[in-house]
Amino acid sequence: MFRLTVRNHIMIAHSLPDAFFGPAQGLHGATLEIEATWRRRELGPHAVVMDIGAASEMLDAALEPLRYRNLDEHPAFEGRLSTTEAVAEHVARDIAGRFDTEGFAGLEILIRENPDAWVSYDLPFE
Ligand SMILES: Nc1nc2c(c(=O)[nH]1)N=C([C@H](O)[C@H](O)COP(=O)(O)OP(=O)(O)OP(=O)(O)O)CN2
Repeated sequence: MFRLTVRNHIMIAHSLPDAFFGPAQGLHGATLEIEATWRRRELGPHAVVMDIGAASEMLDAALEPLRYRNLDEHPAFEGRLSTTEAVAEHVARDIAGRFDTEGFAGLEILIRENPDAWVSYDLPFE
């Protein structure tokens, strides 16, 4: 399996209004470091998984609507908790809508909350 990963980051604000989250029920900020990984079993016609510039642009385009936003007010998270897991799924599905998934095995979004904690969401295409 071949993999290509690009990285970017965003600053967001949000609250997680459920007693499960303790102090994070209140409005707080976070800097999320986000890695997007495209997977292919076989390389494409140019012997790459994907052009690195194209991958970076797709990740940036998916993150731009979230950057510096209060996710409590973002339509993508209306009626649901904007956990890091939910953000990862949202970013994966956004990126998946930006390219032809033919020939790709999957796309993984990994988000680091801090150096010691991260989550990921894997979107298979086959
Ligand atoms: N699985 C997840 N757990 C938590 C998330 C999340 O998105 N996914 N988010 C948060 C908070 O938003 C925040 O990032 C951290 O909150 P905090 O309570 O300060 O931190 P911890 O849970 O690490 O520590 P405690 O020991 O519970 O204070 C929280 N969890």
